[in-house]
Amino acid sequence: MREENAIEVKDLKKQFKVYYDKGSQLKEKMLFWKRNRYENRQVLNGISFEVKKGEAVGLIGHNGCGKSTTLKLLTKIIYPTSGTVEMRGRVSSLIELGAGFHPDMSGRENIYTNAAIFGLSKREIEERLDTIIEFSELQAFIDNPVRTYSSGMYMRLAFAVAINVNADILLIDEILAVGDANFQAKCFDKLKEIKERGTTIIIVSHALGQIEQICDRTIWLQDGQIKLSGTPRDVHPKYQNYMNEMRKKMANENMDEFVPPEPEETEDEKRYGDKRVVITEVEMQNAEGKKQRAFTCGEPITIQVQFHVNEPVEKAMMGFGIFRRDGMHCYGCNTHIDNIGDLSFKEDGTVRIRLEEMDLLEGSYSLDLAIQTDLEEPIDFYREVMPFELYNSKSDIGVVRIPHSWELEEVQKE
Ligand SMILES: Nc1ncnc2c1ncn2[C@@H]1O[C@H](COP(=O)(O)OP(=O)(O)OP(=O)(O)O)[C@@H](O)[C@H]1O
Repeated sequence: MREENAIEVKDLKKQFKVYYDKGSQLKEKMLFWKRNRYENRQVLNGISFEVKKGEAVGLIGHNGCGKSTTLKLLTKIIYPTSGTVEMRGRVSSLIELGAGFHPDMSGRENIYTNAAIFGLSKREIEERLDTIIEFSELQAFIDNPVRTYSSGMYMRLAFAVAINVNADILLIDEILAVGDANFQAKCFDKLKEIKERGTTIIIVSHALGQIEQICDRTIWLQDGQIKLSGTPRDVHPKYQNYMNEMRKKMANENMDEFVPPEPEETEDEKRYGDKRVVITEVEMQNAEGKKQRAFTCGEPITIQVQFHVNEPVEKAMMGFGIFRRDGMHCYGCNTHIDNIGDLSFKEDGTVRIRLEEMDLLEGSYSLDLAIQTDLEEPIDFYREVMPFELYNSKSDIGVVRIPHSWELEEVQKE
């Protein structure tokens, strides 16, 4: 192992046997007796990385990509199918909340046993006991059995122990997601302090912001391999883009074929009007004209509306509205507001509304469409005609992306 390294992982592979359920009844067991009993699931497929002493590394990747498995292999809670893990120094971990806690023992007793597992002598534990209890903010409950603790209290105790054992290497799995915001902030500050002291840290987290604040490097795991490793600033935007594309793809694959219900069948408050003209088909399309129901913020979207004329109408107008799932009316406009002039519907046809940039931010939305007379009397007023999803390509927040730029005078960009 190289002198400057705290962790060396070489060609790590992990396979799990996943057993099929044959059922518990005799009939099920007989019917399925031929079924293969298990499947080998390859979770890690040869990952290698090194972590330098004092370096903080974030492990990211989609659910089930093997982040926790990697940490468990590092702590030796489980063993690899092949490959090696070498670590130098005392390891402390926060992997499974309160794993190692005995439910019937008090918080205080658990501090002793837990810290002993991390390698502290009785004297060392006694020296740190007050600090640990104080950090956990559990003074009033410290002599109660931990089975009476809430998950937040469990987490506080586990964290307080894990960070006070003066480990050389600290492994943390998604732990900062538990507990109240104040305590999370406190843990976070403590982690930064520990890092300053030179502790090597590996954090698994879905909160990229947390990783950006603490970690020098991010490793992105995918399909059992390292997809990318680099500074959080380099890796995170690529990961976010990838995840958005995946979510968008899945949302589009799962979309139901849209069939507008017959006008007569719809509830009055959702669809109403004299029905001289009716909307027969609605499609949302991306820039390539492909039918989609999930888009990336900023993308151009075309709303294609087909209509059928039961009775010709003159002096009409058409409008659309966009609502967020919580009911917020995000935008609405019509052909009058846009000075298109009166519309006349004589025969069946198509209208395309081109939204040049969909600048609403990530969320679930729905579309309203309306054909009305020039006096705004409903002809076919159709609420919630189509649900759609928007995904962010950046991590900006709020309701709508406001186009902007930065002018920097006397400020240097790093
Ligand atoms: N003991 C086990 N037996 C069988 N399969 C397992 C076992 N532990 C983990 N797995 C499988 O390994 C895969 C990776 O799990 P792991 O918990 O490492 O993922 P993860 O990246 O941490 O996911 P998440 O972000 O959801 O926490 C999953 O498909 C999981 O079902």
